[in-house]
Amino acid sequence: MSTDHPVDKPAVEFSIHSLDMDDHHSVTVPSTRPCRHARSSVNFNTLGLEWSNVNYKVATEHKGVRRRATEFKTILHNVSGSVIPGEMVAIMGSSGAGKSTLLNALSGRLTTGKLDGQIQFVGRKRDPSTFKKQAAYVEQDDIMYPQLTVRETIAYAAKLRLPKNEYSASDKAAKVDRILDALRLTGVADTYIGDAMIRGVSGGERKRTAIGVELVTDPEFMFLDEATSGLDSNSAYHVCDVVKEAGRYRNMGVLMTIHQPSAKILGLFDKIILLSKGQLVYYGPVSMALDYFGSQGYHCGQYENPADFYLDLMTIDSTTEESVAQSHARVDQLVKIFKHYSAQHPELCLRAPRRPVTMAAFQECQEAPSSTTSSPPTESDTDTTYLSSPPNPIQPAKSPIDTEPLVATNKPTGWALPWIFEFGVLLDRCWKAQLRNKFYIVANVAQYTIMTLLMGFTFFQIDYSQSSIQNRLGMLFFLPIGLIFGISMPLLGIFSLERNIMLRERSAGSYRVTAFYLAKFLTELPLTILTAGVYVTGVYFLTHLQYEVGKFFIYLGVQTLGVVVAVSMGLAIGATFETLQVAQIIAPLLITLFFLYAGNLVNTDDVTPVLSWLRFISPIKYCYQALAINEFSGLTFICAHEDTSTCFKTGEAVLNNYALDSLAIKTCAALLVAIGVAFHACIYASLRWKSKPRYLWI
Ligand SMILES: Nc1ncnc2c1ncn2[C@@H]1O[C@H](COP(=O)(O)OP(=O)(O)OP(=O)(O)O)[C@@H](O)[C@H]1O
Repeated sequence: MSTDHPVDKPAVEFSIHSLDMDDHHSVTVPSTRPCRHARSSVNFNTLGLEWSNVNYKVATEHKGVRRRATEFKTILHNVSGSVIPGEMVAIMGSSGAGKSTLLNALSGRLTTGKLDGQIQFVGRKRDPSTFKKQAAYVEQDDIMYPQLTVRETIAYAAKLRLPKNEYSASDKAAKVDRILDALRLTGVADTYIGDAMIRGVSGGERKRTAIGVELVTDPEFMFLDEATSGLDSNSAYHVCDVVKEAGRYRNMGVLMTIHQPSAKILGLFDKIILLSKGQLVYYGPVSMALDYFGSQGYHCGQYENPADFYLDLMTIDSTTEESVAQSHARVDQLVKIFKHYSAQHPELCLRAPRRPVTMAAFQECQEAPSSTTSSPPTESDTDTTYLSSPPNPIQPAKSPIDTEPLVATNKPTGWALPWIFEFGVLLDRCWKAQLRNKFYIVANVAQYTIMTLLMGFTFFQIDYSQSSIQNRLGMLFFLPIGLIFGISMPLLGIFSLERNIMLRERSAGSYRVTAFYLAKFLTELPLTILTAGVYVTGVYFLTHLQYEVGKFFIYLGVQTLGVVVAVSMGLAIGATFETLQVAQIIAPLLITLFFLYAGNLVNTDDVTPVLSWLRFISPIKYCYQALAINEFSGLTFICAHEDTSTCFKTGEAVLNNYALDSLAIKTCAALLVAIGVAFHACIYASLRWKSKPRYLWI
């Protein structure tokens, strides 16, 4: 444990947590040493997550009559709260209330805007390098490999994220079994995750798998964004129930945003945060919320779901101008009342003992079983009446998931595995997913079979007449274009999913970018080289290019380089552009530029210098030129008439006439390699930049 941990030092001040900086009450405790947080208005004395006066603003542009004006929109206003270990807290509110924004602010996922206030975890400011390992985040979209089973999905997470020197393969497998058991997934452990093409697990099972993936690292805290959206009420209940159980057994704090939970689900939460227009309407124990609103004159109907009641209170009714004004007034009133109420009842927001945490207390926490850290306070612990009823009954540590006590650990910031092991696991996972992607394989084989037949019979057995020159050139020009289109376009769709999986996994610090993209690149190559190889070989023999062993292998070598560049280009576009739609617009545009400047359609010497440089970066040009030199050199053509000045007698004459002999085959190959390397640099830079955004951190 770090010696500069704030809780190591005797606190000089502690204060009752309230909603406004001004509203706190502090009690001074004698101390010989200053505390780092002595000046803080908030006493961050729990081992959970606490936040105080969190404000978040974004700049918005308004088009005025003459010019644009930048305004700041406040999305979160002075939001405070806490989640202690073992507690499950819901953030509720109508659409646009700021639920996701609050979750993202607390989990450290906001990238734009201005965030201020205080956020602390286990009693100190969150450390960006350790927090992502301490706190898991389950996203709303469960992006996982559809071709992997539930067990494999969690097992790969365990292989990638659990340190090799601490867990043997059998430890990891046992842990996966325990997680499957705890999340009630054992029955579907060997079912595929699935997607529109593959029948897979249900929505609830999928969500529980996503939670299982995050549980492998024994997080100290879990954020869940809209964990129940799209699920029927029974599945939604199961998801919340297993999370609650996992949180309680593991002593892990849980904070989730949720839309309209059923009364049964609402009852699972310890506390709720009700937000409207980014402001607190209520924050405190679920069990007190109805009484609180009742005491303010808002009564929930006997048969009404309390969650619906709260949402109705907080929602702006946009039916008529009058209803809008009325609901705004009601929300403003509710916000005001709660602000006042919470200032008078600061204990509403508290669950942890309000005593200064000293080194001794902290050590006591660490040494005690997990239940100690979050057991409800006794009268002697606190001078406030606990409004939470019943108190959170933390179970003794007989966790089906894990039995390690959870206290202020400092998870290592380094990688769990050495690079080569990471690469091995990722290669294995990519390879498995690809081999099971039957539709992709069948579509690939079908594509190249059709192209082989089409090209082979369009240019079938080309002879040596003068007209064959155009056919040869046309065929050799089309081969690299067909390959680049046929390879890079389908890759965009596949890579878009995998890139998102990588972004999720990288945000939890699972592995390095290089290990991921090299594994992906090397997985794509064998199938692509094999199918494209069969295609170009078929075309070679059907069209009767020069039957010479050396020339055949040069032809294959150049085409293979073309395939590698096409795969790299597909990955580079997929990595660079945020959405699949944009990538699918950019890719054909780039390919069109490449073939326009490949030297067959346009005399690039006549093109404006502003654009003519494009010929130097066209991989199609170098492929085409190398193939043309290989094929035409040594060929002789038949002149049908006596006047030989208007016909080409040799292949060299053709190459010279079309300026295809400006570079040697070796040079073309080297330039293709250089373009491939440039695409890889682009993949690396894009993935790295995207997976390491600059988060707002307070
Ligand atoms: N970066 C941003 N720029 C401009 N407006 C933003 C930004 N982020 C959030 N908002 C606005 O802030 C408000 C709250 O957004 P948020 O996504 O947190 O709402 P929410 O309660 O999660 O809604 P939903 O349940 O519909 O997802 C919305 O009106 C949203 O448009």
